[in-house]
Amino acid sequence: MGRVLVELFYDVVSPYSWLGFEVLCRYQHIWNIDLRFRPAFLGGIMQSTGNKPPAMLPKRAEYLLKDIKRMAKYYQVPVTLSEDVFQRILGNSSLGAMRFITAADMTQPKYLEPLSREFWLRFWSQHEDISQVESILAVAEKAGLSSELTQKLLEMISSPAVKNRLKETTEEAVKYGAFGMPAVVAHVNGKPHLFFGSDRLELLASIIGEKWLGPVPSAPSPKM
Ligand SMILES: N[C@@H](CCC(=O)N[C@@H](CS)C(=O)NCC(=O)O)C(=O)O
Repeated sequence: MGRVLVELFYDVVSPYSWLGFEVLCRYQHIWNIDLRFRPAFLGGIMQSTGNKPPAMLPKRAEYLLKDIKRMAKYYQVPVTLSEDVFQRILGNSSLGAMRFITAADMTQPKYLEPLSREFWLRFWSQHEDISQVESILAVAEKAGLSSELTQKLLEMISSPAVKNRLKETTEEAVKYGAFGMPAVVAHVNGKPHLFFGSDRLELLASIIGEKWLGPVPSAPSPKM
């Protein structure tokens, strides 16, 4: 099998997307894949598929808190949970953040990885806001964007081009069959295969003929 294109559809409001993102970032240097980040809007996926945030079922919310905590430790990603985590999700739309990330994707895609990570760190490790302009400014600075670029991207987020691009990416995810995030699409022999969840990357490995070395693979030893 040649190089496989693996697309990751994600939203920074989704903690499971962060887990999937970090694991794929690790494996992009080990597997024969081209990893493509596809910033999309989880709220849009929920709306167009009629799905609801899983925590709306109280028993599931109770379980999710434990699951995310255990997954964060096992995956070695610094997701931590605050008492009011579900209220924070409801009170913090990720639309502005995802538009900003989309603008970066359209302008300077090399910043996608650090920028997305800094949004997750702010929201899911530091438990701070990501919806206000000041928050976006702080995240952009941490991700190493110049103030000129940040200003340019901020201006872009209200443009039809960025709004449409985010909408189109979200619709594309739904077309592949996504109903939540992370949604991972691997293109094998010209056919797209959709995987839902950060816990399905082992299965992805088997489909693309690669070896699963756990969520924290160590760097391959140099060939002698
Ligand atoms: N088991 C999955 C769970 C992923 C998950 O619950 N994602 C949320 C967003 S953070 C979602 O979109 N859920 C939709 C659903 O469960 O139907 C994993 O480990 O990644």
